[in-house]
Amino acid sequence: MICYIIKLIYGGIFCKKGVYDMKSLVSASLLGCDLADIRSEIKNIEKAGADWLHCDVMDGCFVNNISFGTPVLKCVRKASDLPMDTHLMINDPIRYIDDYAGLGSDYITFHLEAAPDPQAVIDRIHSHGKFAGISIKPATPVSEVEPYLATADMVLVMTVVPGFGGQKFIPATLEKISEIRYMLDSMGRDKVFIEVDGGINAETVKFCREAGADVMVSGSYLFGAEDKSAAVKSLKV
Ligand SMILES: O=C(CO)[C@@H](O)[C@H](O)COP(=O)(O)O
Ligand SMILES: [Co+2]
Repeated sequence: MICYIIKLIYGGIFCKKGVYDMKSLVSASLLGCDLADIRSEIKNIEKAGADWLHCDVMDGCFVNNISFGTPVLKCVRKASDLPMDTHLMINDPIRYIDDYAGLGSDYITFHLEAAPDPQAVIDRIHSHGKFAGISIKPATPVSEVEPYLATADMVLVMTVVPGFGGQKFIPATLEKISEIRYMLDSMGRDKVFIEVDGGINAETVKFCREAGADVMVSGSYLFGAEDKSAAVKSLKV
């Protein structure tokens, strides 16, 4: 218990042995790019050193926005061999897992709050041989995701309220990253990624990294940067 409190105070600085030996991964959120020119945007961000392509699927129900879906992700898949990091912000996501796995997503992340049976969604993603991510909104307590840490391959901690790019990072989410990293370490699940998404830039990334995150999603910061290589590099802390 004392150790747990110390960890929270220090924002996860003692967590995940080995994580500080490797650079964090950068997942470029295509929501922040010029969608009319998506192929060259992908090529440029790939050349700049991005590790994954993050695709935000929004249904206008789970979140107050509609983005894009399978037709666009099929084009993304054809345009790049980078791992596709699909972020489903849709209600009852199990209905669409077969489609997003079938088109070539590597990671499929769904929202805990949107799934009546989260374990069934994880199992369905695994049945396709894909990596399963589970995400929580800033207001959702960590205790709600705990039952799924034994089987998920990635936990996405939203650092803004999902729905829109270009929002301001919420510092209160850092404690949740530390807590999840501590829980994963306690379970011996040190290969599970913690991804952060929303308001990530050269400043906020440092706090996320210290708290125990290892996959950094960024849209407006990366695609708005004049020097994209430098921007990607600034996120690999
Ligand atoms: O999932 C979402 C928003 O709901 C994100 O992936 C955003 O697209 C990130 O954009 P920035 O905050 O980096 O501009
Ligand atoms: Co996202």
